[in-house]
Amino acid sequence: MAESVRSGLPRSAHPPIADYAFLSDCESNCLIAPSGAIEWMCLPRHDSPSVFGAILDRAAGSFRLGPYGVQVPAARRYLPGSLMLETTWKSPTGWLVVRDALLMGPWHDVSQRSLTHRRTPTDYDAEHCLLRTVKCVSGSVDLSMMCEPMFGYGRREATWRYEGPGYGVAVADCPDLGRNVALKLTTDLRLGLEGRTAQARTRMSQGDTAFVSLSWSALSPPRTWPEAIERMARTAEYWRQWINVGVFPDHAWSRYLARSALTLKGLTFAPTGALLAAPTTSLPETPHGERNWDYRYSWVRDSTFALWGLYTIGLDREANDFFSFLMEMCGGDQDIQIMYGIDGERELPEQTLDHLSGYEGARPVRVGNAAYLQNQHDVWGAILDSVYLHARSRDQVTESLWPFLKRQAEAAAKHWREPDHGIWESRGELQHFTSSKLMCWVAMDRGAKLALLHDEPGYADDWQAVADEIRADICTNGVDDRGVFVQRYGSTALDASVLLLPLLRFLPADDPRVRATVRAIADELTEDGMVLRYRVSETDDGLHGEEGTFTICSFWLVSALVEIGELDEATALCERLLSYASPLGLYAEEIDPLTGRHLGNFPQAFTHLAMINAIMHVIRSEEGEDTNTFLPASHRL
Ligand SMILES: OC[C@H]1O[C@H](O[C@H]2O[C@H](CO)[C@@H](O)[C@H](O)[C@H]2O)[C@H](O)[C@@H](O)[C@@H]1O
Repeated sequence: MAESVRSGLPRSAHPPIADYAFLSDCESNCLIAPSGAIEWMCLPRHDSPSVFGAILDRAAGSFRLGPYGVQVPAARRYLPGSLMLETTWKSPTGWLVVRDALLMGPWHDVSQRSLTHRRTPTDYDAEHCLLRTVKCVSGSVDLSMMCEPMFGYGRREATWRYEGPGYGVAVADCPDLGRNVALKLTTDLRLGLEGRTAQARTRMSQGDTAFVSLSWSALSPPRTWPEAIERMARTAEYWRQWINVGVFPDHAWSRYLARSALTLKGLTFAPTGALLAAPTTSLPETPHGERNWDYRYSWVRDSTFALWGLYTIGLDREANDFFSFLMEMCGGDQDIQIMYGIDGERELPEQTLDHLSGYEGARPVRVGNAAYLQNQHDVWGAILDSVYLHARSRDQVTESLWPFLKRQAEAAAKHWREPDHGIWESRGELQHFTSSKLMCWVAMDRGAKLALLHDEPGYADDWQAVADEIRADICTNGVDDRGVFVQRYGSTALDASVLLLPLLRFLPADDPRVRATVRAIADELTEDGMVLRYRVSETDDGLHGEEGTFTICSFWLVSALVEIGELDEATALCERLLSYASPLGLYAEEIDPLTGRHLGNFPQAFTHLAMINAIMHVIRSEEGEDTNTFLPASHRL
């Protein structure tokens, strides 16, 4: 096996995590390797078992389209303003351009209501079809297509059969897709069915075109080149219309904002309004290590923070659907959980898939996530902060929302004194985490403001009194001798989650304790300038091994540095973090500061939402705006 020049380790069979492209139709998604192979795709939903799983085991299925004998493209880009990928290939004899998209079309369920959508219908709907088009733009090139699904996370081979008299349509039954639905390949190439592989090879000359679609529902896939082109154009229009609602500054960093917004939108699940933390499972946080988790679920914290990020750039329509999803989850007397399945599943039992070798051998591969059983006391504050933000922009709390909000505020008031698992979902002992108490303060503070908006002054007074009590408790027990806010009561360990203190307006940014905390984190909780969540040596997180720097924390530091007036330092850090973006502008959860490699699930909502807030902090500050206007009026002290 060849060796990598940089590390001396055997060269990996896997592309670097950051080299994958992410496509979505807001119901399912896929990751495409630079080779043109789809190496991660779960059907029919984001959280279904994988059909293509080569990212987690080279034998777990893939679907490649590209020139024969060339694995590295000349260039890749997203078509501007979209989640559509264009790959340009140069072979020794010619050039090809491949475009990939998960198709969007008009709302489908016209004569009969949808069986899966619970939110208000929109004008657009997923077409349940991955379309790949190819055009030879110069010379001649041998095109190769190999579609090798392995159903059920790599457990079952496909059995292909032709449909119709010709070579253009092949189907394979897949139980995960539901009754009477098969995986269908439709193409103007001649398909050969060789065991578990459906494949095609043809020589294309300048001006020649071809398309291949993979579909998984009763909706018709495109059957001709003109139809394929028309469907691509419709999908591009969908994305452009969506992103056009956003308000983007005329700034060199705006393209990062747009890419993050599109990524967050791609992480939504349109039928229910849920948002995923990331589309993948078990991309390792430590190379070859055990910190491998399934993120294909909707965390209340990640989702409400993501809505905050979208709101910052004027994209607030997703919030209504998510709040409807949350209210559905908390119907009756049910307490809110910290996370749900994207269709509202309450149990997400964690198991390991031991037949998969893992990304670069990182095992175990997990599905499900035991964190759903945890107590994390930031959940109420995350919701109330998010609702307050959106309620302020509409200047009201709807009648139906009020009982739900009241229950969240009452839960925070009841439990804030108790220890919990904390924002980082520690698998160690329960602790009195400072950031959990902070978020309980947020719950009571925003709850009081919402009560006033709802004309309930009695609740507003009661809840404000609890907020004041929590603030006093944090300022007594959550600060060390140096005047620095610490990770947990009774310890001097640092934790990046307290960077939220100034961002959530717990104390003014010029409070000496806030300044000391931001400085301590910048100076002592960083590796080569980038921020760790905490030091694993100081925190019983119940796990082994080191982890990379946590990118959400590095972006929080940018925002917090702006808050305390360190604009040059903030700008330099933000510039540096942006230089670590993947070639397509995406981020995983963590960055290894030594190699710059992305680690963990990809692309991750947390990182993208914090990036939006950090960039907006820097830009507004550059424009000379008062720091208190970074957040909407609701967040000012
Ligand atoms: O570090 C251990 C925990 O790691 C995961 O949690 C992280 O990802 C979540 C989703 O983005 C995020 O909400 C949380 O703040 C992060 O710490 C994993 O999901 C947990 O099961 C695991 O205990």
